[in-house]
Amino acid sequence: MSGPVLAVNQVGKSFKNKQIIKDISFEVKKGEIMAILGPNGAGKSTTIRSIMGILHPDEGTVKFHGHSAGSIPRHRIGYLPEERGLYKKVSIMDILLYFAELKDYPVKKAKERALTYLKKLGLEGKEKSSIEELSKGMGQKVQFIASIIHEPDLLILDEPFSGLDPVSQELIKSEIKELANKGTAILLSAHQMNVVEELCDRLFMIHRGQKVISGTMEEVKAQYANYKCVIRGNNEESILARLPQVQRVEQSGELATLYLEANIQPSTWLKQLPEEIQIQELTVSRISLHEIFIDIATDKKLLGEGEKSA
Ligand SMILES: Nc1ncnc2c1ncn2[C@@H]1O[C@H](COP(=O)(O)OP(=O)(O)OP(=O)(O)O)[C@@H](O)[C@H]1O
Repeated sequence: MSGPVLAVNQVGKSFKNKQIIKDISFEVKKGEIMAILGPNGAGKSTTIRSIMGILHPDEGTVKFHGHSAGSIPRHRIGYLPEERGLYKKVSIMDILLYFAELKDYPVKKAKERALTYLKKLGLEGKEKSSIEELSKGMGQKVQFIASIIHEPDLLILDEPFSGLDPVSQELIKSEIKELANKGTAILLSAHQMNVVEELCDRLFMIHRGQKVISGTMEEVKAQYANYKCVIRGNNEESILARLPQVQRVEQSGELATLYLEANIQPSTWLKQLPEEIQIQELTVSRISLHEIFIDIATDKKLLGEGEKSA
């Protein structure tokens, strides 16, 4: 199939003359998992609600399989909203069938899928229970099933991992992976950078309503420093600051973290370390998405080629 499943183009939205998101553009293709990331209040949910048509963007367009606005076949989209809430007294099976019916999905197939997913997510035998009889995390899993019961082409998940224990996170993560493998286009927001790093093909990070970085995990890491070298030793800050091809040094006692410039191979860099550097321990690793996130969110500005901090 040609063309992206979802195309967001220059979307902007203001509330009471205050611009909340601006010039947001990205695409999600069939079978792709895209993460929308950013600190609290960055504008992730506003972007997602604009895509879902819950909010009407002031600028830009949202296209699903090339359709826009009123002609979007919304029954082909699945959505897990940030604000959770299901009918407390109704049985779980009835809730799931209700969601399927809203999306014109056949009841018999929906029933089979509901039982399959309840089992997969550790809720086997709970179909007759009501939401009020379940824990918060269990309720969240039911809401996840409700968002995928109708086999959507595009799945939008606003913080699917919040409030889930590590085992439940793993379960949801593997379901998301499986759905993508079967061709579902997935857009998700999350604060768990380790999960995003494992799960997502591409990411789009916003800060104060605007894009700060986007691309595949590799592309994002290449735009940022590629590697960091942690040295334990009694070294003067001035010596470390003079080392070549280092973007930034962070020192805490005997531990110094050196963020290397992009495209520097650690093996080459290590060979030219001066003998005066004292090394008790040395590790080299790729920088994590978690570090990139904190850097952006705290305006430290690790890098960007040619943007070396003073
Ligand atoms: N209906 C509204 N009216 C006015 N301001 C709003 C409205 N909805 C959101 N905002 C503001 O827009 C900004 C972005 O909010 P949004 O919920 O999109 O952030 P977010 O990135 O999803 O944050 P979080 O990670 O905390 O969920 C915030 O400053 C918020 O106060």
